[in-house]
Amino acid sequence: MIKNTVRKEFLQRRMNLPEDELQKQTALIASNFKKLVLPPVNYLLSYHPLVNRREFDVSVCEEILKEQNLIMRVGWPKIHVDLLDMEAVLVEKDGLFIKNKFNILEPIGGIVIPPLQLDLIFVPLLGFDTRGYRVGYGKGYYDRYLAQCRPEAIKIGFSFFDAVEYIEDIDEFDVPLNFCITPHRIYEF
Ligand SMILES: Nc1nc2c(c(=O)[nH]1)N(C=O)[C@@H](CNc1ccc(C(=O)N[C@@H](CCC(=O)O)C(=O)O)cc1)CN2
Ligand SMILES: Nc1ncnc2c1ncn2[C@@H]1O[C@H](COP(=O)(O)OP(=O)(O)OP(=O)(O)O)[C@@H](O)[C@H]1O
Repeated sequence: MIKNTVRKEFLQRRMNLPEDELQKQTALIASNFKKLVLPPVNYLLSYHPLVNRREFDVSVCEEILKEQNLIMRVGWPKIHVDLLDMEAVLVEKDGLFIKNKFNILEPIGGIVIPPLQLDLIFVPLLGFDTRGYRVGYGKGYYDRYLAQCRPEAIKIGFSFFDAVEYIEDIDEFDVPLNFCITPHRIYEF
């Protein structure tokens, strides 16, 4: 399958999930996430879900990680649309967020976490394959960002659906995931 087909098909499948089904699948993904044994995490890059695209809400998984890592700090993506660039911004408790042009909550102010400091990254996706390659919205924000992170940083995706066998048009910039959590299984790549 090629990226564009995966993008269209998986967005469509997600948009067609009834609300109660989405809630049920979200709970199953969170309970699978809880089973993961991960090394200590000091810095996590999380994300606020794109609600109108029915993205998986990572907040429960973030809470699970916080229980396991008492001093963990959390950064949020902030994008620069014209540069196709992204940063991880650390926000004070009760810090302010504002919706960007894609309707995603982004921090206002805050301190930038250098990409090399991140231990764990929750990576948004539309679909993924059995090798851990993923497809996003096609702008390459995450691929550009992940290239600046330590290769050892753990990259985790979440999906309501299983992997496609093989995404054909992978290029040298695509960074594979280490794990993808679905309602029925944990993929480790
Ligand atoms: N929750 C979340 N945060 C994220 C991402 C994500 O995928 N999910 N991103 C991951 O990269 C970055 C934002 N990237 C995005 C890229 C394109 C579109 C999008 O909807 N594009 C429309 C065109 C909209 C327009 O140009 O006005 C489209 O493709 O139809 C949204 C987000 C950073 N933060
Ligand atoms: N590190 C990079 N340097 C330069 N160009 C890049 C880099 N990473 C990705 N790109 C380019 O960005 C474009 C979009 O990439 P791709 O289709 O893989 O996006 P995506 O993974 O769906 O999006 P996202 O990463 O935003 O979720 C491609 O043309 C790709 O070659």
